[in-house]
Amino acid sequence: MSVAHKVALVTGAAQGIGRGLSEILLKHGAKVLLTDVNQAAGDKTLAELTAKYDQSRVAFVQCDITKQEQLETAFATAKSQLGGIDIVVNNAGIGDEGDRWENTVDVNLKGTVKATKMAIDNLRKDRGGKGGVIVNMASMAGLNPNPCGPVYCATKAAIIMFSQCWGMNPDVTGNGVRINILAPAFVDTDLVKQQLQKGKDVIRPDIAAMMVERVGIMPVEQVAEALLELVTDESKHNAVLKISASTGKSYQ
Ligand SMILES: NC(=O)C1=CN([C@@H]2O[C@H](COP(=O)(O)OP(=O)(O)OC[C@H]3O[C@@H](n4cnc5c(N)ncnc54)[C@H](O)[C@@H]3O)[C@@H](O)[C@H]2O)C=CC1
Ligand SMILES: CCCCCC(=O)/C=C/C=C/C=C/C=C/[C@@H](O)[C@@H](O)CCCC(=O)O
Repeated sequence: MSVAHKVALVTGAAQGIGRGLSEILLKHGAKVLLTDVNQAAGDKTLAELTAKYDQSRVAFVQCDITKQEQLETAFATAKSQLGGIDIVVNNAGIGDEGDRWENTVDVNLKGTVKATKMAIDNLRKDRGGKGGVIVNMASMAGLNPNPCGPVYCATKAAIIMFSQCWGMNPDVTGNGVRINILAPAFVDTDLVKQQLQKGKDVIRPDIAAMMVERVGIMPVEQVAEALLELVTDESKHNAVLKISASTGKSYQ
């Protein structure tokens, strides 16, 4: 499937990986609704992207994925402002551990569940959608256990299982909806930088640092290329695409 002229909704798009994913979709001719809980960062990213791409192809709406009404507004905006929805990238996520671990469950798991269910409802052909593709952001940390972030890892493992369960549902596949999972190892973003600094959030940050040293750290653009492969290659339905600086890409 070509992404040209398709409409994508990306969560957590104001910075980091989400911004990179949005930009590769724009580069390949898609229209993109950037969504993020952070209004100021979203406004800044929108200004930067509209300077590079046709203004009519990119918009921003503030959306906290833990809030059902804000998700509803974001999906409605994609339809009214950009003309529909074909691609949903559920990227927003946080790494808090320690005393704030429940936030991590709320955002990474409950937020992704809410947004995925809404994406399925909006894309299903029997519910007025056109079909399309959903990519959910997991992590290599949801496949390979490590001692640094048990709650974070658990949420990412849960995203993989949740997504693949929906991907097996004939009501979804029979209505033109594909679901894929992206599972990167370390990517050069604020999330990793902050986690490595904040000793009280990451359990054994020394081990996290050793893992980064061993596995390497990817630029956002490398993950963006992997997303494009998942979105465009229709044979990859329900696949988990793993990617790391040291081992490259592989499917499972
Ligand atoms: N950086 C890495 O090494 C890896 C990151 N990931 C995942 O990639 C995704 C993006 O992470 P990064 O770009 O690294 O982080 P980041 O911290 O640079 O960007 C995350 C974005 O999500 C937004 N966000 C946070 N909570 C939100 C909420 N409740 N609703 C909407 N937006 C929200 C933030 O405002 C921010 O713009 C996350 O799901 C993360 O778990 C997965 C594997 C590796
Ligand atoms: C410290 C918080 C970081 C949060 C960001 C994040 O999600 C990072 C994930 C990093 C995962 C690293 C995984 C490393 C796995 C290795 O064991 C590797 O050798 C396995 C690669 C082989 C494979 O294909 O599974």
